[in-house]
Amino acid sequence: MTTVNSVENHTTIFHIAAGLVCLWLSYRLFVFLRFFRPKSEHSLRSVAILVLGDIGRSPRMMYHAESFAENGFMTYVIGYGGSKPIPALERLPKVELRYLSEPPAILRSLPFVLLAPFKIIHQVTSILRELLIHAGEPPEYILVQNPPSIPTLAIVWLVGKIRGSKVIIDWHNLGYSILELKLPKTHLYVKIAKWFEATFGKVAYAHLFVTEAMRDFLVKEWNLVGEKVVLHDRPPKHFHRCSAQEIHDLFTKLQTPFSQYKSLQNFLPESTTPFSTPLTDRKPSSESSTATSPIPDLDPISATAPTYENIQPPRLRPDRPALVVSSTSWTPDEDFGILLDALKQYEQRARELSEANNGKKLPKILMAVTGKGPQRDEYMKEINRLQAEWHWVRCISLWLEAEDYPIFLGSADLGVSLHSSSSGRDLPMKVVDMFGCGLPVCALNFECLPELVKDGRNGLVFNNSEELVKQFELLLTSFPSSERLDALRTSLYHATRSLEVSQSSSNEQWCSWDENWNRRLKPIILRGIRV
Ligand SMILES: Nc1nc2c(ncn2[C@@H]2O[C@H](COP(=O)(O)OP(=O)(O)O[C@H]3O[C@H](CO)[C@@H](O)[C@H](O)[C@@H]3O)[C@@H](O)[C@H]2O)c(=O)[nH]1
Repeated sequence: MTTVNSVENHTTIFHIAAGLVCLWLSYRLFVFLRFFRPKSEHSLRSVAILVLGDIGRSPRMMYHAESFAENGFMTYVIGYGGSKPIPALERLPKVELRYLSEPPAILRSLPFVLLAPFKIIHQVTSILRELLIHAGEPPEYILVQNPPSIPTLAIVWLVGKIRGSKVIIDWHNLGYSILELKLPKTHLYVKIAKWFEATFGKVAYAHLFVTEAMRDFLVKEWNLVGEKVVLHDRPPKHFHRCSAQEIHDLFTKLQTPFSQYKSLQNFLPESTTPFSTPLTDRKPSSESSTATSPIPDLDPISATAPTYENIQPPRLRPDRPALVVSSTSWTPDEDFGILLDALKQYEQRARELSEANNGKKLPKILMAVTGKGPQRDEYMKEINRLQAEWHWVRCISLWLEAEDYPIFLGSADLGVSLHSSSSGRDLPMKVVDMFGCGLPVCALNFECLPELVKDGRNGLVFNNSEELVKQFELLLTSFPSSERLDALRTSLYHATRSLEVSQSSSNEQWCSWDENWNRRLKPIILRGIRV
């Protein structure tokens, strides 16, 4: 009896196991058949946007997603999590953010040689899962950012071939040129990377380029096949120069994070929330609005505190430091050593002028570097060591939420770009952001910078730290009423409103991201669709 029971139990277990295996096989077959679905069966008006990085730190791809969704496309954004994306992506109903998973924690403790193959397999399978299964019907378009090229260009090439999705490659830069920053040009890895990028990047439905220089180079070198469109970075419409009220609101919000920087203690002018911030204050109407000193000891709960009615709108306070800003991903193609040297020299120059007491004076500089990235900690450690001795300069690093970032730029007095381009063929998007916020820029010179910055017209161009510190001195002497800075700001205002920005044949007008996208990309993606 016991033997019969045991045989029955085994049979039942076998049936359950067989059932599960059949179920699993059917699922694999289903996935397999979906994969080989006829090419014509993709869903019109859908796009999968692939970013092999933190979606929230990929502004250009987020702007693409917003534009596709606003043009009626179901938009899947596939990439990694980390930073909060721009508000539009959370607001628009047609956008779905699909986050790729990181490899399991247990694998992350493996040594790099063992981890690397696992990481690649994990990455490839999770991208395929998103493109083949979760995106539902095959998307009409797959838009992929390059770099990185490996493995994404090969994956989208394969998926495009099998499922009929039209591949659009957005050439931000050249992947192999970034590898050349670390390895010699003749290194085997560089050769493989270049071959991979040229092979899988050659044919696409459309190629988008961030510069004309990039288009000309790739068309000539790799003989690209497909539509070719230069889509310069442009700022979103809502980027603007900020009013004193907006600056006041932002710096009131930043009061808590700012109070955590030890280096800022005793550096910024005193302020009392919500009446004043290091950059702004409100004068009670009883006091003259032309008085220049900050409000001294406004205690909101004291009997002498001004009442709501007699508080005036905020104004920029005359004793504020000059707010200089640089934004970055802290990657090796930006040499922050140049900025550090310039700040060192500025500190010395400002001290000399103050001691000479001859009427010429430089203001304090609050240098804010926004952004996250690999070299941040190393540079900040060095900066903190140096600034322990400084009186005229402070440098802080911060990350701002997407909605605060343009307000911060719109509150600043001067921008700095240290972008030097590994390929010599991409442009600093930060400068585009700054121009959108009416912020004049000092930009490090490199090959194709004149496609964006015209020395003396919309910014100043420098080649080394000595030239940068001279530009600081030129623009900031007698700050906050600096004629040179005002003149550059006015000239930038005109350049971004009336004049063409490109030195090239296209005579392109300055405009917003939307206007540019609708003018250049929309006709190509809506081709063949009746609107
Ligand atoms: N939300 C937020 N965004 C920030 C912050 N700081 C920087 N950013 C974002 O980070 C960008 C700067 O990152 P980089 O990686 O330094 O970009 P880039 O050199 O200026 O431009 C490169 O990337 C662009 C596309 O992402 C390319 O189009 C361009 O050609 C170039 O390759 C800024 O434009 C901004 O969108 C911050 O505090 N908060």
